[in-house]
Amino acid sequence: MIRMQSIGVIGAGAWGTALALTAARAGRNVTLWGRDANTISEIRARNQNSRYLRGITFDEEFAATTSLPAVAASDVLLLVTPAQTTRALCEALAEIDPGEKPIVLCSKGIERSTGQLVSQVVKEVLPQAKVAVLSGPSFAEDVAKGLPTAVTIASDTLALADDLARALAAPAFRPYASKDLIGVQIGGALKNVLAIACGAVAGRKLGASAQAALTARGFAELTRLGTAMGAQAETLTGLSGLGDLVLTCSSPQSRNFSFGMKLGEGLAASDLIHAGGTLAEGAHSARIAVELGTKLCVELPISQTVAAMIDQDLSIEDALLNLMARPLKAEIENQQ
Ligand SMILES: NC(=O)C1=CN([C@@H]2O[C@H](COP(=O)(O)OP(=O)(O)OC[C@H]3O[C@@H](n4cnc5c(N)ncnc54)[C@H](O)[C@@H]3O)[C@@H](O)[C@H]2O)C=CC1
Ligand SMILES: O=C(CO)COP(=O)(O)O
Repeated sequence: MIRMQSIGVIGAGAWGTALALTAARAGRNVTLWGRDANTISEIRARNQNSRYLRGITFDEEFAATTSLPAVAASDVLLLVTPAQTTRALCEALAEIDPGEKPIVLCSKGIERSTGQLVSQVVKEVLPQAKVAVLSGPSFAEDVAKGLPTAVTIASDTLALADDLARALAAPAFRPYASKDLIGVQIGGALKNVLAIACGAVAGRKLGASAQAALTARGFAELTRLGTAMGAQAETLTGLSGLGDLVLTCSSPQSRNFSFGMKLGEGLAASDLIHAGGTLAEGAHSARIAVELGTKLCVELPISQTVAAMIDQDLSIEDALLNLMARPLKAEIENQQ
């Protein structure tokens, strides 16, 4: 078994800090890396990360650093920065040479410039690394507070996923092992896009029935794309697929959902993106997900509509017209 006593967490935002806390609760020696010296100083001096986890003070002991070589010395590395930064961070890690260490990807997105899943990016830049993915219904704030959470950890081999699950399991944090690396990532990436659509429906006050319909038809979309990319059906109905979709499509605690709410209230995506603010990964993955669908001859009407709301400022009224005016069809494809 690979040694997994020390865990290096790369990314000191909401999710990275929450994962550092839960890994410390699991009895591991944790080092959290962040690029922002003020955040790292605050974590060290006051046991708080007020920018990303407001109102939470930690009791857990872990080291915090701005030195990439220091964090890269850990047995296992968790990469917890936005999906679009994966390649640059892996390139920086390649200079330090993490060798065959497990790298656990915790972001939820698709690389916009290539259409690659983050695991594919890591395999390309760090070919020796043992790649795994951690995903599932888990708000950083809930995990940081120690509320019960279950996630999936996937890698190409069940043995590695199982070892990682054991290393990270804590009383309130229950990882399940899987070897469906693709399925786990597709669920996480697409649910963010679909949560924007559900948020828009909530923001425009179109009713709970519309939100439920969108979640269910969104799940059909996630299933079509996932299956075409080689995901296992059980993964798509599991924690990282349906589980995370339901969580994110129903709660303003989700940043993707609340980004969508603002679109539904009439704000333009271009203005929201220009203003910065909190991360909504779905806004970065929507268009490339649609392009992947086109390549695989998979129809993704909801994701397509979200992509148009984001990069063409399509209004919520026109978005609704687009979706409701589509030709009627059977609910289940190829039903005999
Ligand atoms: N917040 C949550 O509840 C959860 C988030 N995730 C995923 O985790 C990923 C990270 O999300 P959060 O931590 O919530 O985001 P966040 O916005 O709270 O933090 C992002 C962190 O990444 C850092 N960062 C950004 N660009 C960087 C770069 N180029 N180089 C180095 N560091 C950089 C920021 O300084 C910040 O510390 C996303 O893909 C998200 O979908 C997954 C599960 C739960
Ligand atoms: O992925 C998440 C929960 O599982 C967090 O969702 P948001 O990024 O939309 O806040």
